[in-house]
Amino acid sequence: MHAMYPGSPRRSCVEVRRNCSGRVRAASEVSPGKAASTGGRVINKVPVAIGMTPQVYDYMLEHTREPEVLRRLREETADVHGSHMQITPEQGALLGLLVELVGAKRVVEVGVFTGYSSTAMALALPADGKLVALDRDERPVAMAQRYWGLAGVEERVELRVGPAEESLQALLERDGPGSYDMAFIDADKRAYDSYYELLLQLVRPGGLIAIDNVLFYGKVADPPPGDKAALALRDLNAKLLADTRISVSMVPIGDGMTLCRRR
Ligand SMILES: C[S@@+](CC[C@H](N)C(=O)[O-])C[C@H]1O[C@@H](n2cnc3c(N)ncnc32)[C@H](O)[C@@H]1O
Repeated sequence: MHAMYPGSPRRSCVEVRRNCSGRVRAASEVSPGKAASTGGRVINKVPVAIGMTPQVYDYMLEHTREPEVLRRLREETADVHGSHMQITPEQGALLGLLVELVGAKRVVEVGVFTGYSSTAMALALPADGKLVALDRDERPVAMAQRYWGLAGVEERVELRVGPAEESLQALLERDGPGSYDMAFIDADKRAYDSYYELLLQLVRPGGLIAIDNVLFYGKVADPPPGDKAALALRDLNAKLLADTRISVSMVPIGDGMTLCRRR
């Protein structure tokens, strides 16, 4: 059963700020030191990857459907180490919509953390849909499992704990090429290209691969020397631009999300 959307969150930018990766976090947690590393604007001392005023972001949050269970998950995650890694509410809404648009029944996620994106996508799946959730860290994933239960989607989610590359290889062997409709990559940045190549095999023609953090604090435009993650994402962005195996669009939402439709 799909969860009800209770209406939009009404949270002010005074309470909810976006860090430079576009994640929502409490204002008190925002480190002001990253301003120089973004190519974007600084709003209320918060470096934001895309040009966005506090008023406009407030307005967007107020017009973003966030199910109650996801709001609770976001608030609980705010106290977890690494909370900045969570996707934003508007990204969750987009991922859910994409599941519906693709007509996805089988989805793979690389990078679960406490479960915001997996829950958002699982809620949008049909009752017989399946989301395979990959992460190597059991601790945050325990919270994700709890929220899959609270959201009533636990039967739609298969968790595989371990290095994602190995898990993707195992899925290829078990399920075969073209056996998934959609994938979301949100894990260790330097391995994104490997995940992308494996997912291009796993996802069917016409299927979708969404890739998070493609703007990476704005650093992809001018990677600081030695920032291997920024350089890896910059290389991946260049590769995707020229990759004739996909149709592609880089969407300035959150920390940047590229949508790749396999041709
Ligand atoms: C950015 S967080 C995911 C955030 C999540 N999508 C959300 O909405 O909250 C990245 C996750 O990737 C996981 N991760 C990092 N490297 C990994 C690897 N090599 N294999 C599997 N998971 C990995 C981390 O444990 C972490 O939970």
